[in-house]
Amino acid sequence: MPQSFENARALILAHIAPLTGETVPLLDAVGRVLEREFAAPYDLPRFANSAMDGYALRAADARPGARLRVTGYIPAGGRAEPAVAVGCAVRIMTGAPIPPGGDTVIPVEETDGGLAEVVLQGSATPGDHIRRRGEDISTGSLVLAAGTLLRPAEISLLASCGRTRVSVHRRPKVAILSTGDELVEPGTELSPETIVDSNSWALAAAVREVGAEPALLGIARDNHASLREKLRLGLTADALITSAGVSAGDRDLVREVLEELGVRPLFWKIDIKPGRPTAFGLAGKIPVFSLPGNPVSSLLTFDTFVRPALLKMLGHRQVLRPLLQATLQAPVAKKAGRVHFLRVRVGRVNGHLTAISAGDQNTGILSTLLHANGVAVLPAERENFAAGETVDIHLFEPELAPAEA
Ligand SMILES: Nc1nc2c(c(=O)[nH]1)N[C@H]1C(S)=C(S)[C@@H](COP(=O)(O)OP(=O)(O)OC[C@H]3O[C@@H](n4cnc5c(N)ncnc54)[C@H](O)[C@@H]3O)O[C@H]1N2
Ligand code: MOO
Repeated sequence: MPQSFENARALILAHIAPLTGETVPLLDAVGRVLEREFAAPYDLPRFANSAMDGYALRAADARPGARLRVTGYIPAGGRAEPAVAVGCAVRIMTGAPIPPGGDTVIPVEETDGGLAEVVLQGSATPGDHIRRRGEDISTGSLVLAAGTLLRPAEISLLASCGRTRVSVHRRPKVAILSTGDELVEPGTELSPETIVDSNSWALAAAVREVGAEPALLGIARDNHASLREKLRLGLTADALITSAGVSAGDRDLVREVLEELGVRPLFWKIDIKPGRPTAFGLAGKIPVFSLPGNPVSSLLTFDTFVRPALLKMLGHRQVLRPLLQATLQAPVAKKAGRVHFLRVRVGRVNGHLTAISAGDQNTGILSTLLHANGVAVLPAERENFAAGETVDIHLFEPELAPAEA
């Protein structure tokens, strides 16, 4: 029984858990996911300091035209002295500690800039241009939850808190195996009947893009011995992806050998197009994804089923691509029965997303994928979609949002 698209994805995700943590140098943590919540070890700022280059003084002394004696100078990194006496001011730089007695800072451009004496242009309120101790983050507050994606801002915070290493979810090592007697490595001499193995490279690139570590196993031939040898090795990784050899062809042995090696099959067909012959199984906790051989199908099924699983292993909480709505620019027809993933070109008109087929939707046509920046997800039971209709889409690179057409 083929699985529905939704069931298949839910079933996969239900069997995937985030990997355990490892401690890595701070810079290597960018793009990774924090394993344990992080509490601030001290206040930030750690001490009250000036937000401006200017003069620290008592707000009570600040009046337009007031002339104050300048009794000292505190650069950033300098000590908080001398104290500010009544009727006096201390020159202070941005980031320098506020000296005792000072309760406000007047920026230099609101004064005559004097070195021995300073004349003020205006008045001031206590606290002006002072960054209070702990105003940003206070000691012990839970600033980063477990599962936080570490971006430069989080790295900044961790560095401010003195961390040089951080515990993040381990990256899954993902074994990738292409299968087929017709396949040869790229760069080798070609005979008329051979097909260059592109799936290994495409899938490895997709694995790496997600942030996991691809391990290429090469090509297994369509026989038990070759598959057994390569698949056994693949099952030592954190996840295994195979391509081809899972449809109805009489040499589609992948499933058979996987079962022989102890992989428990959960399903082997999904009601989607492309990608119907997609299988999923488990070797203990190791997920095994058997993707269709057609290069377009293997990439689209990776994106739909494997990518979310790997993101979950990496500790991400948001693992599915956001579902957006776009207006079809031309009619589309499909047969009822399966969810179709239509490779589309998504654009933007007056702020609204539009989608149009990116070309020939035959699964043999990779160039359509080259022109696509998203897929439209067309529901199983529907057949005809009119121009102007709204459809669900996923964008491949949301950050490269389509420009206004
Ligand atoms: N009787 C049936 N025939 C087919 C069915 C079916 O349900 N019943 N499904 C079709 C669909 S849809 C697809 S997709 C393919 C998937 O079959 P397999 O996953 O078993 O893959 P193969 O038949 O071995 O290969 C399909 C196609 O892709 C090329 N290929 C395979 N591996 C690679 C690779 N690593 N790099 C580049 N290209 C690769 C292969 O040479 C074939 O041209 O089955 C249909 N048939
Ligand atoms: O399911 Mo196949 O993957 O349509 O090309």
